[in-house]
Amino acid sequence: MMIELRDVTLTYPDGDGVVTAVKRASLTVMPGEITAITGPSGSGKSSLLAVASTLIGVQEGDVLIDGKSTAGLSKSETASLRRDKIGIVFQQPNLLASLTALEQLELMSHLGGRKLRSKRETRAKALELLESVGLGGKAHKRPHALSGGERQRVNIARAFMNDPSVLVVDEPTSALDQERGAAIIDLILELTRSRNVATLLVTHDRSHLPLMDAVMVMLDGNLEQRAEAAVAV
Ligand SMILES: Nc1ncnc2c1ncn2[C@@H]1O[C@H](COP(=O)(O)OP(=O)(O)OP(=O)(O)O)[C@@H](O)[C@H]1O
Repeated sequence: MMIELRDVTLTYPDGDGVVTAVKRASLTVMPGEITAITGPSGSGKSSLLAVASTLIGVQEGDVLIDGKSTAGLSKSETASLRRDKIGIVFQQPNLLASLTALEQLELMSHLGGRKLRSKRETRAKALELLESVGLGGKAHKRPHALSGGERQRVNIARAFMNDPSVLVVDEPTSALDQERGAAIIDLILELTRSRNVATLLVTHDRSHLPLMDAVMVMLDGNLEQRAEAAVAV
């Protein structure tokens, strides 16, 4: 239950040439641990997360999920692996306006999970997760009736519906004030530990860094391990 990036390089076409967004990046996150990636705008953090979460296929290097290489997988194999093993949380919660919090989570199982669950089991799992993110009493609320922090909690709970091994999180606090943002980071930490997932988190906010197991800095596509105290971005 871990994620490993080995010498990952990612380029985008740029006019006649290419722009190299990620240069031979390597990292390992073990189960129950959280690694933060920070760095200036445009340094390649989102690109790195896109490869780590298999949303962009590996061009050079490899991404291993639970020790299994993803480099040679077909598109459908990659999609299955992502669905079953990787929880993804982005900046803005992409919730469907017409569905309740509970239904947003149940939908994940309808999309076909690794463990086929009955409707009753799906509901129980969704309710348990909503409870664990502090929304036990709000399962039947639609997004417009929830605060920004609560919507992000639904988003996080949803990422756990298929019992992932890996959690990939991109700037989860950017739309929130300091206090609500700190509570979201605490929640991600707590779930990382209690559900034994390997978490990769991109954040701009240095105040969260002391809580992390490891901190890496992205600078112009290069990923470097830093002591937290030495991070100055
Ligand atoms: N789809 C794309 N096509 C071409 N170039 C891209 C694409 N996405 C990103 N880039 C370029 O790749 C580099 C890294 O961008 P990326 O978005 O990964 O950085 P970032 O560190 O996540 O920035 P931010 O913190 O602003 O989100 C930048 O030079 C960017 O312009």
